[in-house]
Amino acid sequence: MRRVGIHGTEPLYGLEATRSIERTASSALPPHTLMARAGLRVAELTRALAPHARCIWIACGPGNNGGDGLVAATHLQHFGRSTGGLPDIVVTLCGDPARLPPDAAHALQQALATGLQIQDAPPSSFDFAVDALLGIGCRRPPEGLLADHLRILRSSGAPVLSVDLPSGLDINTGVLMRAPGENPQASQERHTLSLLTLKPGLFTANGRDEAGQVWFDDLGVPPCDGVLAQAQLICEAPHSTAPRRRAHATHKGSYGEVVILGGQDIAQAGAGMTGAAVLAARAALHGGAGRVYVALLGETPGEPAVRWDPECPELMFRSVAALMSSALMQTAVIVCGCGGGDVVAELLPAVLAQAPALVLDADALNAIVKDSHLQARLQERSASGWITVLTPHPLEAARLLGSDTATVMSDRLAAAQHLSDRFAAICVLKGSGSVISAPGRMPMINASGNAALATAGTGDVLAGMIGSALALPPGSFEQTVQRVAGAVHQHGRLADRWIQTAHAGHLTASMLAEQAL
Ligand SMILES: NC(=O)C1=CN([C@@H]2O[C@H](COP(=O)(O)OP(=O)(O)OC[C@H]3O[C@@H](n4cnc5c(N)ncnc54)[C@H](O)[C@@H]3O)[C@@H](O)[C@H]2O)[C@@H](O)CC1
Ligand SMILES: [K+]
Repeated sequence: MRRVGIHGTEPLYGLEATRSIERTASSALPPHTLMARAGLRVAELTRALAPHARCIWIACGPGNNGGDGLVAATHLQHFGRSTGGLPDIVVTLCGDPARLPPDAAHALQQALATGLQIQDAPPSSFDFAVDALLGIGCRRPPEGLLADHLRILRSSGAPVLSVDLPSGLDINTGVLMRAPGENPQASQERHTLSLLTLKPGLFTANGRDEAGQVWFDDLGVPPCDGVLAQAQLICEAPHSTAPRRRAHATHKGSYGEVVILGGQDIAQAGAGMTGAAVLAARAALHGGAGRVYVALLGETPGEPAVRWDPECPELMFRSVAALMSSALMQTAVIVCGCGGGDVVAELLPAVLAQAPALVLDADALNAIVKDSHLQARLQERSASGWITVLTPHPLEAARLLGSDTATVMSDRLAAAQHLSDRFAAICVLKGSGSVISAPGRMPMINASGNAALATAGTGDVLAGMIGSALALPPGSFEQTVQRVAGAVHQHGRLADRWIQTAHAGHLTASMLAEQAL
């Protein structure tokens, strides 16, 4: 058993793949072996997480997830007996004992044979709970008595260990099917022990909040040949993208150029977005790009309102006209959007036609939505081997797909992949568990980051960081995808580091940008 989210990458298996692995493993082992192993692991982790608990509630459901809970309860009771009767183990079972599936029925039989009693109701108070109500077999919102138990469990404030999946969480999408009237405690300590496989739903959409700290045990079953993972979890920046010690004999030209095109001036409709471009530029600079330029949109020609950034004088400001006619359009990574407003739409045809490496964010994405010629251009760029990275949040993704935010959020992996396929681009679908996808490749889910990033400008910082990652000498398309994933991971990692070390106050996008490398 191990804690997940620290090292390397992890394959994530959806429902069909997990069921297939389970079938293959079960048929090669004596009956009930997997459940016996699963229940023992749950008991061991419960003891490790709650060594001083006085009362542990084990809430079991009507399927094999409940069976895991029953095996765990049997062990915990046994441990308790050998240490003088504590903790008190209270077991409930939602579901008809006569209709349990064979593994769970066997677990119940064994539990009863050791003297374990099934209680009619949850304990009036408990200091740790095991959620063994529903696992991968949940396909509809919890209902009936099971929903009542889930409500009690999630509103109690006591730490919870979910067996395999938090009950009601969709294994593939991470969407939580909530019990009616459920009022979860956001501050509740949560753990999930994922069994046999790690599942995509644990790491995106509602998954991160519901699962809490994820643990994994493969139940002694080695990875199955021929069973395809649905996605990959990035717990560490890919090796090829980690910041490396720079060779001595290098110069600023060795680390590439980034141009930020955005930051609408306040003269345009009275709405100034200059800060967005400056944040992206600072992030690109701190992210390691050799030279960073900023071209602000909507300024009066010949009279740039912003000539330099006193906080970051390394940034070089250019007028849009000078930039568009310069060689930078071909040599630099162009990061376009970032507070670009409506003006950006006028420039996009030229940008798409000239820039071999392009990151499109925010207003640039909205402009693409409105123009089918620009959409066709994206396909042509890919055919020429040019790189386009789209960095939508769910609403922008919905606009690009002609759907709505709820549909995007109902399957974030599919939405990102759909965007990549449709626009022949690398896509970073932002949000809890950002998804990185590319045409014809397995999508990735980023494991780093936290809610400190939920503040204005952090998306601009990400766009700048992706820009600097792409500014390094070009590699294969696969390396490019890895670099984008590395930048996304690093962006989240900075926020993780910040909450571990900061004493007070909120993380701002400027603080994030300054630490970008
Ligand atoms: N069979 C095996 O070999 C193993 C199974 N394992 C465990 O078994 C789980 C999967 O077991 P199952 O396939 O039985 O599925 P679950 O135990 O997740 O749930 C299926 C049962 O819940 C009921 N149900 C589904 N949705 C409901 C809802 N919304 N409200 C109320 N009842 C609902 C179904 O009618 C069915 O009775 C895994 O998540 C894992 O915990 C592990 O022990 C590993 C080995
Ligand atoms: K569960």
